[in-house]
Amino acid sequence: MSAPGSLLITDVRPYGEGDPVDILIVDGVITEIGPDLTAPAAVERIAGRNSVLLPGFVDMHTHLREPGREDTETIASGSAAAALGGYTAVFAMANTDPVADNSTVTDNVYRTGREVGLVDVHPVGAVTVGLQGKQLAEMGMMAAGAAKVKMFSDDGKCVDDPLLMRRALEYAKGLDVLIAQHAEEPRLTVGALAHDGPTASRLGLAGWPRAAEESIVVRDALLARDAGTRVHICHASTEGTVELVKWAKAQGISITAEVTPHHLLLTDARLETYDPVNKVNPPLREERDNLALRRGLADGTIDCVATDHAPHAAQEKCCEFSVARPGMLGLETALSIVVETMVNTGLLDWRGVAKVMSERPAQIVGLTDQGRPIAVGEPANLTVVDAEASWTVTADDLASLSRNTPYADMTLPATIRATVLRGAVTAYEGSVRR
Ligand SMILES: NC(=O)N[C@@H](CC(=O)O)C(=O)O
Ligand SMILES: [Zn+2]
Repeated sequence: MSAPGSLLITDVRPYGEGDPVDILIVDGVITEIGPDLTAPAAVERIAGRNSVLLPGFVDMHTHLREPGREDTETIASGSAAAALGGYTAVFAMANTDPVADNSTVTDNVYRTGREVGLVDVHPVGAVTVGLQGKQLAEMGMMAAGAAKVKMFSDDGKCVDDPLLMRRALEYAKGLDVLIAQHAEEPRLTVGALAHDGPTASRLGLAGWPRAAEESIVVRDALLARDAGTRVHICHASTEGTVELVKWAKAQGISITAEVTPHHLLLTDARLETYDPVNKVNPPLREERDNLALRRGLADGTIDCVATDHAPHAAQEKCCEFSVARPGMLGLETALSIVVETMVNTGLLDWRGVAKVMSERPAQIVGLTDQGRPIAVGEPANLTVVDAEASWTVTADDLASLSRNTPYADMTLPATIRATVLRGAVTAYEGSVRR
């Protein structure tokens, strides 16, 4: 990675609007925006070639697998994938081994992320000890540590005990931190392998009903109301969740929700081949769910896009569908899927993309240096997007250590030309800069 010094980005259109301009960055801060800026010859230059300039993306939901499963992803490999995907900050989920339920683990993840330096890695702390759903973790210690943990989640598992969730929300309120819920009533998903619908019935796969998600969404909205605090819903996947979040917001409840790129694009029709690459929690659902999630993201009911980047080893993904691990890669393909489902359909313009990929997630978690406007005096966390380009996904070419992308061999719109973190170029034309 180049040192944070001076950088001139030429020929870019902020938010895809207006005539191309140049952006001068000094010491990590945007100092000038205008046509044909001049800079000393020594200043590093990036040719924007009429690209769209956006604030760097912020991912509220990434699985980096370190500590414990460094064969599938490390903080370094996941940071590279994030930089190549246009991200300048990611939140690393707590379901590692050991679990990130104490400040030793969260501070280590944070420090390793800083050492790698390609993206700001913010560890997510576990809500309960060992993700066991029995006893609250020491959230206060994690929030007070070097990592200053801002978000807590048992993701991968639901905090299903309502009394424990209530106590977690009250504790989080006192600390001014966010609880993010993997909304899945486990007693409704025993043995479940696929969305509970006609495809699952035909294929003989046990069904994961929409109600398993929606019953927790409404319960947690009511618990947040009573606690007078906020709650965030991970990977919303159903039409009903969109309706319930809309209802809760209309009541003045402080609820936010994310949607993954795969829940915007893919349906359970992909399961016909029994290819475990399509196995994910919550499951791929039906077209009406995709469309409701797209509409919800466009109208602000769903606040943001989060990847749920979930790397898994080949041996955990090429076995029988019933025993394969759930989860799919997302960091390197997220922007392209958002362009395909939201921009090319006319549902969002580039300002809208900046909002759902960067501004809202930064606000929800309380990052003050990310998701900022592209303006003089602001930190230079930026993504240069070639909106006219397209690319064909080759699993072996991804920076992730795992290969479980559902988009292999698909041709997708838009590429990331460059990513800039505090004025330092972290990715350029498909390669990471170290
Ligand atoms: N989404 C998944 O299918 N898997 C995630 C856990 C999660 O996000 O629920 C994982 O850690 O592999
Ligand atoms: Zn989850």
